[in-house]
Amino acid sequence: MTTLTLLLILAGVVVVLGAGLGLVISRRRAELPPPDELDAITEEVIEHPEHPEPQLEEPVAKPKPAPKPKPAPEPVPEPEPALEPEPAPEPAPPTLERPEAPKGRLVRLRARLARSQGTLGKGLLAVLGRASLDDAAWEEIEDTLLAADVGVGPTDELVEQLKTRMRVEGIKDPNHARTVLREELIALIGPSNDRSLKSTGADGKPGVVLVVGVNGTGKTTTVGRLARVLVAEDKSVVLGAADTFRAAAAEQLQTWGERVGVNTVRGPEGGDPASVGFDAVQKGIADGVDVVLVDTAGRLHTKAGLMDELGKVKRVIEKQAPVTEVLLVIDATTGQNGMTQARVFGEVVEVTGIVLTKLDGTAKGGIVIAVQRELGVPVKFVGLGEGVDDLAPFDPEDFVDALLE
Ligand SMILES: Nc1nc2c(ncn2[C@@H]2O[C@H](COP(=O)(O)OP(=O)(O)OP(=O)(O)O)[C@@H](O)[C@H]2O)c(=O)[nH]1
Repeated sequence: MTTLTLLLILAGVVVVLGAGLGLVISRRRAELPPPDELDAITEEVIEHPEHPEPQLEEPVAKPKPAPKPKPAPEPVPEPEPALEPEPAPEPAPPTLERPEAPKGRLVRLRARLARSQGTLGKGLLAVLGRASLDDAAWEEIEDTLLAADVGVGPTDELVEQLKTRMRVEGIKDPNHARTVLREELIALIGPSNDRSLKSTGADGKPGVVLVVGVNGTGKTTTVGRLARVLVAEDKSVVLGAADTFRAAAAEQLQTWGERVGVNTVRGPEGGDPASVGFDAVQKGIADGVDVVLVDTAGRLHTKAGLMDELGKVKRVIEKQAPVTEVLLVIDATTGQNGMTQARVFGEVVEVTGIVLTKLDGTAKGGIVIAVQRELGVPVKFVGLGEGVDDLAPFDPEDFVDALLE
């Protein structure tokens, strides 16, 4: 190899190395910003950190798309909390009525009695006040008494008594005549009869009052009102709805009882009245009450049927406790029919007292005398209106005073 060749190779190597070095330096320069620009950027980043970071030239990896959110599962509706049923409001305890005291009721009801019986009292007084009493006058007195349903026997007795006294005592003064009439009427009604309700039991058992009579006379009403009379006297009572013929009667009785805080024993409609009576007295004994009042049905058309039923009711009740009173209810407005009923009942059951209802609706108050005479038992109560306390213990003097008012 020649020297020239060696020189040529050396020159080539130098040229290639120089070119490579220049290329590296120029590349380095192109990669950085110029120095003053570099200073400004540095300052900005330090002094104003809120500025966005300068973008690096290196390409930033593309952010992966966020994974699609899985669709949220459909929310299962929460079951509605079961609503607690609103508690039914406690029924207000019924306000119990305080019945009117029985004593003195007849005086309160006197005006009603006087209104209905005006013709009887005024008719008698008008004739007796005359200066002289001839046969025609005495006939007039007789007719007035008969028209008021006093009955033939008691009318004859009264007329005889009056005639005798007027003659013997030489009565001319109308006031004196009035006094004599008053005394004779009271005597005829019987002032000394025991008219108290026999409602006291023996041996720690309750008294038992059986109420009988034809339907419609006011039996159920009477039982309800008697309960009030007893409650007013501070006695405890149980009612027996032994009128099983009429469902409404038991309902009616229960309502009467509830008003004064008295329980009612009922049976199925059409059931055996004797068994209701039995149950009522049994409850009365269990509850330790003073009195059991038993309503019965009067819807019986034959005497035999009536006898069977009432006899059975009484017999069955008496397996528990003796019946202390049998009250017969008579509607005063039915006149002679009422008298016939009294006779039939008197034959089938031992009646011990009479309740005369609807005396406010008739001028025939003489039935008080007639019915007592017929049955030989006293009138113990009279009904003088539809009010709850319009049942009054009967008092002969108050009654006659109202008649002669
Ligand atoms: N004016 C008046 N009405 C009365 C009297 N007593 C009862 N009454 C009325 O008579 C009607 C019949 O009375 P109730 O008690 O239903 O007769 P009841 O005898 O029980 O009849 P049944 O249950 O069908 O056997 C009712 O409208 C009562 O208000 C009274 O003294 N005067």
